[in-house]
Amino acid sequence: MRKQIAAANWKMNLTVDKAETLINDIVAAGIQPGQDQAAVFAVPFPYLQLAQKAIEGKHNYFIAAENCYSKKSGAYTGEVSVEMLQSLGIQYVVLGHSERREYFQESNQFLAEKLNIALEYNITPIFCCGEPLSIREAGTQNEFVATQLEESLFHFSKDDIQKIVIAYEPIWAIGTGKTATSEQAQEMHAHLRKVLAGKFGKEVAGNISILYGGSVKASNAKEIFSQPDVDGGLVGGASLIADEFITIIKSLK
Ligand SMILES: O=C(CO)COP(=O)(O)O
Repeated sequence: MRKQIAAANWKMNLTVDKAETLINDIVAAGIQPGQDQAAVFAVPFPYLQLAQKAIEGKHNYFIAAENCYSKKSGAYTGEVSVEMLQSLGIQYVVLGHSERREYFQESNQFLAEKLNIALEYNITPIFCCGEPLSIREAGTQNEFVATQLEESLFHFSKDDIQKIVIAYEPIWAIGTGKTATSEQAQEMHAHLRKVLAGKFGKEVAGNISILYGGSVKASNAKEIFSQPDVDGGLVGGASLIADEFITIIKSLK
């Protein structure tokens, strides 16, 4: 059975004290994600270790980096390698977030390199895809998102593709308060699974978790996560409020 995942993406928010209080408050709520569930916190690099400490000994809680570089090590000032993440015990990394694609010009090809190295070091990538508003308005979102998958993921083996989590985040729904309806989310997730099935086969596609992201909050999580092809969410703004994110974890199916 594929995993249901509630993933927080803190982005570039919080100072150290607030970060520590937030994660401690959430962990203290004592929610125990089930065997096929996970609560993941993607936090800024400087907070990785304090976050790791906060979830120590808790089952099915994981920490993620929000990014990594595509090279093993070397003269790349300011970058962070997956080897460093692995040495800290980090198990997930968010790759290809639309903010990275937009502000740091990350292409599908470059992301393929980052995905390769993440898998090499046994770190689970949460690979983000999603269309901008102009594409949604033109009605070509299915082709747009399929190309993102083809160019970044289609070189993987059937084994390796199942080690990747996908997050569908329509750019027009990120931080706007404008959520895709649960029907829109289901429609796109079913399409993504069909694209994956076309390349890797139905069984493999059925094992891949596809999260929805874009204005998920406590009040809409249950409805969105209840869709058959939606396997949880990647949550920005609402993940910065303990009570909101606690409810979101509880909303996993
Ligand atoms: O980008 C997102 C998560 O990665 C979504 O952000 P919001 O939940 O703030 O819309």
